[in-house]
Amino acid sequence: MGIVELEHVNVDFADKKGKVVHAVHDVNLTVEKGDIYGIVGFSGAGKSTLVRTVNLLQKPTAGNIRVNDTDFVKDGKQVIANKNLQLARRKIGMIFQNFNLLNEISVVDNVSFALKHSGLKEKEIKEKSLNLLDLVDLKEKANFYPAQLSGGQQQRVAIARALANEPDILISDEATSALDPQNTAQILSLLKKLQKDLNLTIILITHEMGAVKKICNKVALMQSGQIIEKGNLRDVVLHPQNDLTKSFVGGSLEVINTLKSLNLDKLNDNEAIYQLVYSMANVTKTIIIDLYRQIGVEASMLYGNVELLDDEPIGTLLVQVKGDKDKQQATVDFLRKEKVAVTRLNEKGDLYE
Ligand SMILES: Nc1ncnc2c1ncn2[C@@H]1O[C@H](COP(=O)(O)OP(=O)(O)OP(=O)(O)O)[C@@H](O)[C@H]1O
Repeated sequence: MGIVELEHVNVDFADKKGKVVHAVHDVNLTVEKGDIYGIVGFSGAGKSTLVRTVNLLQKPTAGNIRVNDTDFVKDGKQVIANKNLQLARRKIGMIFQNFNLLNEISVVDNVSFALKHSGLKEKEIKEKSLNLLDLVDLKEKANFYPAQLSGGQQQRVAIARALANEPDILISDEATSALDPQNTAQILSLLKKLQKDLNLTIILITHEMGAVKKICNKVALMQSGQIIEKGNLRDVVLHPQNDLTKSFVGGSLEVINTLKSLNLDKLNDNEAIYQLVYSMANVTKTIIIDLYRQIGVEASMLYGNVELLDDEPIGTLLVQVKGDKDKQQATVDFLRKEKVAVTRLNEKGDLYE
């Protein structure tokens, strides 16, 4: 059984005109202890609303929610007493895009704030807060004010604060979205390290597949309130089923941005662009040369990248292939046989229709 179990969860809102918006629709999700579970999707997909049901900051309209072996909601009704919910919430830390720090108090006091109801003495609170700052490598900034820190440092304070009550689960809601690539990478590797050292379970909400690929072991893709695909990261990246997933899993933004920046003319009937994603361990052959030798098509490379998924090198290539309809079909068949996930794109980087 998972540490978080969501069954048939729905969240409906009424919009301004009274029309019902299904922000979350029939979601089933099991997060196992120790997972770093990425929930990815475009803005408005329902990611934030969904994770806010885990600590009941958002009450669901229907469904069952069970966290840490405790029923929170059954058949859409809260079954945990409010007092117990308060205690349970302390075991679910949360970090946000805008850090949510108190600007008028020092960094260490921001962390201590979370321990107000811990029953610890003032001196113990201070000591614990300093230890938490040490954990995120910021002890030397304890007496600074949030505004004196960089975005990445402020997020680390927020992480220290979120860990103050020794949570089992940490929810990260777009925690790196406001950060530059370097700070993003640092925060992601800190989260990964904390997961290991503290045996945390992390739910990572993001619109960037790149973040998921860096640290998650599982991923769920959301679109219009629904989970359209979920599973082990490797399976989803190498064998995406859904069209949206296919366009998400490659270099996603990087691939699309590359194509856009190339400003290619509209492709004619004898040209096609493919995104190829493959495990370098399984695909040892030089695919482009083999395509030429075996299928007789010339593939020119537009983009290439290798990423590590859990230490496994995964390649992404973007190639333009010249050839008639039969040759294009033979190309796709050949690549699929070689265990390459192939997605045809148009010259703008959108899925080919
Ligand atoms: N309190 C609310 N009242 C009415 N509609 C809401 C409310 N909260 C969210 N919604 C709607 O629910 C849908 C899902 O929003 P949500 O914020 O969960 O998406 P998201 O995937 O987290 O996107 P973002 O990253 O932009 O926050 C959106 O259509 C949003 O407008």
